[in-house]
Amino acid sequence: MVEECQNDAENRETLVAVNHLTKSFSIGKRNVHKAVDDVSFRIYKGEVFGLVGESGSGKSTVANCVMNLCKPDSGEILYKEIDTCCSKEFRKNKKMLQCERQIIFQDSTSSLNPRMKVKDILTEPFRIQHITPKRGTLSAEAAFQLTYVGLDNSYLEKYPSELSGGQRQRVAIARAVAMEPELLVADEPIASLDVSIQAQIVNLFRHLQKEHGFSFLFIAHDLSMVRFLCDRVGVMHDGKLVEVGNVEDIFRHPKHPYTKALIESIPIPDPHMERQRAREKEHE
Ligand SMILES: Nc1ncnc2c1ncn2[C@@H]1O[C@H](COP(=O)(O)OP(=O)(O)OP(=O)(O)O)[C@@H](O)[C@H]1O
Repeated sequence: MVEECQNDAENRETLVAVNHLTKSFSIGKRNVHKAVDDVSFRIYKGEVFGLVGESGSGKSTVANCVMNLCKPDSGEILYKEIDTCCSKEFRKNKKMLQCERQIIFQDSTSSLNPRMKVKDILTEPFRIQHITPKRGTLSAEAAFQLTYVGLDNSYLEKYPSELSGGQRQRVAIARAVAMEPELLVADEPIASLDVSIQAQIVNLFRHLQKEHGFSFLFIAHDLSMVRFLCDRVGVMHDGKLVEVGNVEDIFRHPKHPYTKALIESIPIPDPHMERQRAREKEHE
């Protein structure tokens, strides 16, 4: 098991602590596959934590456990020091804690209800949770949230099938961010989009995260996007977390052979993203 560097943990407030998380799935009647094997890491308040690794390495299973969509076999997940798996305190405050933690999936086609118009999709969480929208009315809230992610009000009356993949993902992001989450989890949110749209969506995430300051668990295959967006990164391989730390340290001085191979496999850097990263670093 990989331990985090003590320097990383100093003076930082932890929002999520994943401790010795293990999860197996049955394959057929006899075989069991360990999808996540003794994984531990922290997500600090206000940081962007990336989780990378090849397909099947266990990233989504970790995300699903963090969001209570999947029950761990062992280990614990603490959110604001509350055990999300089996504590009474979590059950007592479940509604509030669920609003505070939002997830965006790779495929917005299946995560958005095809029979609902965009305006209803955006306001559904307010109706379900009986939350009074900040903008006064549900329609004003929907219009605000849509503009906020870069879509004009003409999209309010449309159905998901009338939108492009990038537009659908913007709607999914708007719905999640409307809840003003303290933790946003995005499971490969750009994987199904065209390369040009991927950069736009990653820029949108970066903008929203800076403005809202939520903690962000970003799962992706594209390492250049992870380097652009994330503060720290964890590398998963075959269910294990093989390396975790500051994103620049890991990219410049990878220690684990798998991380080295992963970084060596990155195609030549996108000059646009490199320039933008350099510009943004200058302003930070
Ligand atoms: N519900 C399930 N039932 C059985 N096996 C599962 C289930 N969910 C995940 N697995 C298996 O667990 C392993 C890890 O899957 P997981 O989806 O977490 O990986 P991943 O790194 O997110 O992959 P990808 O990048 O392709 O989404 C895989 O071998 C997968 O087949």
